[in-house]
Amino acid sequence: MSHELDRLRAQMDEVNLKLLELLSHRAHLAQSIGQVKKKQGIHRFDPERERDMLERITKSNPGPFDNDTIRHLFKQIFKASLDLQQKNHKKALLVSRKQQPEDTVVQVGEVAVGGPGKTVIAGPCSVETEEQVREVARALRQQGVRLIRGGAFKPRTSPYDFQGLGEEGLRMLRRVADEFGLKVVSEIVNPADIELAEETIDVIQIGARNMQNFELLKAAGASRLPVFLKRGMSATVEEFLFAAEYIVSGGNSRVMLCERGIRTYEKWTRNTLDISAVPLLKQESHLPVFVDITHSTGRRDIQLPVAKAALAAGADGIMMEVHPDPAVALSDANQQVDIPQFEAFMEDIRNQGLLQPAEPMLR
Ligand SMILES: O=C(O)C(=O)C[C@]1(C(=O)O)C=C[C@@H](O)C=C1
Repeated sequence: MSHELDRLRAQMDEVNLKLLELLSHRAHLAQSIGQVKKKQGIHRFDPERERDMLERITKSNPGPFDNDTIRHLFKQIFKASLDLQQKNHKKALLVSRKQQPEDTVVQVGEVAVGGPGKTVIAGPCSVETEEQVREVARALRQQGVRLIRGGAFKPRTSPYDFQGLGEEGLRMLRRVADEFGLKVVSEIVNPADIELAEETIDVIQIGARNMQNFELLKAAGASRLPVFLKRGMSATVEEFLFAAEYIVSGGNSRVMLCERGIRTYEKWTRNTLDISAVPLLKQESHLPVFVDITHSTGRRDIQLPVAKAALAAGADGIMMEVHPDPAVALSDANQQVDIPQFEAFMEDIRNQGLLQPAEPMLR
């Protein structure tokens, strides 16, 4: 009995190998067909051809599988062939490491973002007054942070919330940043404002809500300024990289990516920091990667361990919000840290050796 089973299984093994050989032969044919189709500009998916083949196959079906089963099996083969054709023609994205194995380093003034050091970008959620920005700028400078952030155009969830100072806010940021030798990162929401950005700031931020604003991405791609692109709150890592590809394929390769938390059912944090996105983005792409420790958490008490996790996971830097008096802030009052908290935070991560001195302490 067992001898009989062994004999049948041995035959089955042989058939498997023959089938495999035939499947591989078929796959090579599908690849060649795919190449011909590409040259002729024909669609890869051809339902009529698939229907013809299924008809011919089922007509010759000797059994014992019924026609439905045979149809199902062959449809799987057609699908796999189609996937193979597509895979062959999918060109590596410009943002991909396959295209460029070495890290992109984005030079912003004296800061080499994505270089050997880690970069901190900090500043108020919204630009409110010149004095507010000045107080933060002074603290940043003292802590050796060279990039100040501040929102002048604020895409708010509610139309009744503070919408930002607009152009006046950008000019305010510029004046204060120049006073302290800082570079400015600020969000632009309208493609028509890119020119204004080039006149007033150093890095264009594209916020989470605009990650798939393709006209804005294209306009940023045509700009000479570096772009700080935040991941949309419901965007997959792949969609995030495609958004970056819009900018890079437009001719602007100075793009920085920022993971800022995604929407989940969790309520104890404002968003859920997708920490795995950090090594994934570093692996898949050559662009610098940041983590926004403020928006991903929405709370002050866990920003330090979250920053440590981000840097340990390979992030090139962190972004955080700092306000001289968060309680009266016009936006995000609950999550911004005040200046003493910011100083304590900086001291902590510096003491742990997490901030290599890319940015010298300048007091
Ligand atoms: O014959 C083609 O045009 C192919 O591309 C090959 C093939 C197949 O696997 O047989 C693959 C996909 C098409 O939808 C139809 C058929």
